[in-house]
Amino acid sequence: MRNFRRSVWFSWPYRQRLAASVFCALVVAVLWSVNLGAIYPVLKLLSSGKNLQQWIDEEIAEQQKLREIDAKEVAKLNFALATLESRPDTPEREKQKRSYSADLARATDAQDSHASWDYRYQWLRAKLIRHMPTDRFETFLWIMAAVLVCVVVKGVFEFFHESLVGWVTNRTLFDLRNSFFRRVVRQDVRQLSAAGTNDLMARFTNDTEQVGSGVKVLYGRVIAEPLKAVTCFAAACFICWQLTLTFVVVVPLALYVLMRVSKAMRKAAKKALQRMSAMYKILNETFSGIRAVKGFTREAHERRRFRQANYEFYRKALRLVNIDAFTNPAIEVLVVIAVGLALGAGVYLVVSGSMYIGIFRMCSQPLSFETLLQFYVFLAAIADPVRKLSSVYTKLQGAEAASARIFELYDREPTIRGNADGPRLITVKKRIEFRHVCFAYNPTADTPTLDNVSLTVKAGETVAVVGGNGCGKTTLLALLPRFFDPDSGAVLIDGVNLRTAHLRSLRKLIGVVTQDTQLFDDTVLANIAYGKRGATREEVIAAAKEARAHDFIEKKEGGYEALMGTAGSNFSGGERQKVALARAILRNPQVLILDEFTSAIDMQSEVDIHDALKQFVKGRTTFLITHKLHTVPEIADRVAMMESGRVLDFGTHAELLARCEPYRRLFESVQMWKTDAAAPGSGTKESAPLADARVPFAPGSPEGTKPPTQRDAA
Ligand SMILES: Nc1ncnc2c1ncn2[C@@H]1O[C@H](COP(=O)(O)OP(=O)(O)OP(=O)(O)O)[C@@H](O)[C@H]1O
Repeated sequence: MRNFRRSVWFSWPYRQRLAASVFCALVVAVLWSVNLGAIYPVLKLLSSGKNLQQWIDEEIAEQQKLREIDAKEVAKLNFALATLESRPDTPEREKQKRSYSADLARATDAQDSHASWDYRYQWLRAKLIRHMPTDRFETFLWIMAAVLVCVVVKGVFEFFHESLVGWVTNRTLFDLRNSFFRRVVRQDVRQLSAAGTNDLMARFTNDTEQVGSGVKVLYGRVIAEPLKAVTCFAAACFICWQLTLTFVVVVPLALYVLMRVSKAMRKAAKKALQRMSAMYKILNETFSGIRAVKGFTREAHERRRFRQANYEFYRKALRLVNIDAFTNPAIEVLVVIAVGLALGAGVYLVVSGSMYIGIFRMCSQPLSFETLLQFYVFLAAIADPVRKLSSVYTKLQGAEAASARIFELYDREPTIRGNADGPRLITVKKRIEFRHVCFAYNPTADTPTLDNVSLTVKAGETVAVVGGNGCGKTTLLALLPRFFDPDSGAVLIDGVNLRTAHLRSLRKLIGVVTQDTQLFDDTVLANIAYGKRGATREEVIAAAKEARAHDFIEKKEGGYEALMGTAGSNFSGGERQKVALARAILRNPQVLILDEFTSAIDMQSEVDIHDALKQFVKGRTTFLITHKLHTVPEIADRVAMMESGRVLDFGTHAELLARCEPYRRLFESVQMWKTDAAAPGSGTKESAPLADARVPFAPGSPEGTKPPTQRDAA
């Protein structure tokens, strides 16, 4: 239960409310046993034919009579012992002395007990029965009225108990979720992608819910039920503690059963939670990729996948149910054995009229039938909370399993540290350098994702990073904002190793626009303003204009207040990319990383955006990952050609065309495709990158042969 204890620890700030809830539970428990105790006077009224005053007077007289008998017995035994003392010291005398001493102890005991009962009855008469009516039926009505008042008061305290427990539980969950989120969001991209979104979601929702039910049960039933059992136990002890002890004999056996059950329960709960996570995964994949599912008519496949996952969960859940179902009867059998033992002993005492079972003295006076019945009621009342507690155990085990899953992630320390005391990066003055960088997503893989990459980019330069799919372009640039750290080698800005730099200052330097736009289900305004804390509406609009997004936003119903939908789903792919670009522009970063950011943008907009970008990238160091090689000569000062995780060549477009065979091939393949696409009847579409008449750069044109940009020429 170590993990669940940690979850419970989140309630510590609310201990005062918790203490108040315990107090309420205590009042409820006391009133509960008081109500049960009303059975005894009612039975007495019915069976004895006397009113309560007569009954108590008789009881007091009886106790006093017994005390007198005991006193005489004690005096007699004392005298006998004194007489023995005067006799010669023989073994016979010693034997008799021992026997008299034992009798004397018993008689003194009985005398004390009768004195105590005498005192209790006197107290009861003075405090309570004196005020009761003498008529028997009226007395019964009084008792019923008192029970009713107790029930109402108990109900009020029950309400406060439940309400306080609910408050503390939800507050605990609130703090746990916040703290969990804070810890998880600090973790590295690598750690988070290893965990997977669906699993994270399951841990934040289903698992915290499970912890919540555990916490609720702990502060609710685990406190209230034992308190009820304890008050009834105390009442049963008050009647006859020796008989009550026979009831307790079964406790070690019950504990053993609970221990075994708990172990099985914990295991089963963990497995059920894992299956639930798997189900979340399928749900998320299916509904977030619903177009693919429907487009490829894979509904049946998804249905089968879901059914399988659902079945696995159902099996694990069934196991949980079975263990749970076993606990209740097992505990009930044990409780019945315990009650049976105590009751059997009690019945023997009533039937035989004796106070002994064998050599054991079980009570200080013979048990009456009414007393035994009241005793039984209290025992049954202990059994009820115990039975309820058995199901609590399964909930707590579920909460332990869920807590274990939560703290497994919670405790994971980020490998990429914030370096609060590291050098702050305010600007890029000289250069950004990748120095012998090696990196692998999978450390055991034969070939690393990045293999000894060295690249030095001057401040203010625009560098296009090109190469085939999967050659490591995105990975290389992900090292810059430290989404990952290189396994060996270093990335440096103006000679400062990024591993040692102040992380937040580094990330504030950088603006990233990716193909996967990563927008939020909020207004357009909020999505763009996400790029800069405290951005004004005017700044947002200016950034949108620069990203060529203003016009379509204005046309949209609601304008800047229009909702983007989940992941920007209310907007087209190109519109999303423009909003993402506006967000990066608003950030006004020193270093701009554009990762295929125009992949979904139409040719006209692309041309416009490139025009705008030419202005925007001035004075910034820009990395541009693109497969649209025709844009390279126009925007980029230099080109890094990558292949299989290595930088094959680095230079101007013209230099690479002249000396880098793979680059030339790649470039020419784009030109060939462009020529085909432009041919009459080729079914040219606007989305084809080279089909538009306003291609920024076309080979064969005068621009194709001259150095592509002014900066390059410079
Ligand atoms: N999270 C990841 N876990 C494991 N492998 C990954 C991960 N991300 C990328 N890879 C692998 O690393 C290699 C480089 O990926 P990267 O995304 O950097 O390529 P890229 O050059 O940007 O490709 P593309 O042009 O297709 O976007 C690929 O082989 C890819 O499969």
